[in-house]
Amino acid sequence: MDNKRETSLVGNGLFPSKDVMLDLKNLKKVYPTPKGDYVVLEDLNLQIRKEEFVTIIGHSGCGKTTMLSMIAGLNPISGGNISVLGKHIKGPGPDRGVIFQSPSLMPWMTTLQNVMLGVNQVFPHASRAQRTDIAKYYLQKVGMEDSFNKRASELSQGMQQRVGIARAFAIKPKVLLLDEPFGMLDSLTRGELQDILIEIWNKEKITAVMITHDVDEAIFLADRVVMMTSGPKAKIGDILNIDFERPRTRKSVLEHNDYYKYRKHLIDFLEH
Ligand SMILES: Nc1ncnc2c1ncn2[C@@H]1O[C@H](COP(=O)(O)OP(=O)(O)OP(=O)(O)O)[C@@H](O)[C@H]1O
Repeated sequence: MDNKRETSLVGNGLFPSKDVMLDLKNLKKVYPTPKGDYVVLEDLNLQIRKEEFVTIIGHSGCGKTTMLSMIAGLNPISGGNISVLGKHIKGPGPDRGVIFQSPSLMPWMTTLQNVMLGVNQVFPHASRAQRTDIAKYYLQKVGMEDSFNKRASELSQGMQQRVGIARAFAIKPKVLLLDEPFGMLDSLTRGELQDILIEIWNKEKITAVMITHDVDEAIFLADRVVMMTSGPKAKIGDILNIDFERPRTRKSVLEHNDYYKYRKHLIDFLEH
């Protein structure tokens, strides 16, 4: 069995530790509810390698956002642990950037000011000119070079999410966490932003973990698609390696012989 196939087997996904960026071990999450404890995740094990792009799919309510928010350090861990480069996380940190479905920009601030907010926090010792250059660089990468001084409240949803992407990359995280970032966008805008995201990612090779409900998006972006079982006590159900070469174009992916095989695998998982 070659290396690539081995990684698709659940449970033995143990990579050499030098290759591992993110390690979720026996992760558990319990939410207290008026009817008693609700165990959303239990015995969830997942390793994600450096420079890997992983997409997460699973039924609504299975616990995807719960898992991602725990990796972000925004949601307490009930059991097990999460480590980044071998160190257990204790809360949020600049090593992990998050892109939410709604970018929640400061509406009264300009696009540049919004991106600068994070940059100023993470690089307090850089000069103002250096910090401005970083923010402008990423705004230009997402096609917002003509809108540095536009207020966020004047931007369309797609434009706001472009700023959200720039803001996340600009703090130069080790891991990028994306919670259905394109879920609220029309399909044309969605495609544009997928292209922008993957173009920057191809260059920066940050480890990325992205939740999506869209099977095609999951395949197009990922090195591996991780499938979560339905809750309660959700865990990793299956992992699919996507062996398409990079850089990818939508056309090359759609025309690839394996595309429908991958698609069927994911849809079969979701339907059973
Ligand atoms: N703070 C909370 N207290 C109690 N239950 C919660 C809390 N947050 C989430 N849940 C429940 O935990 C389960 C998992 O929620 P979560 O949002 O993580 O799922 P999801 O897979 O991201 O869903 P979706 O795909 O619809 O976004 C759901 O049943 C949800 O109702």
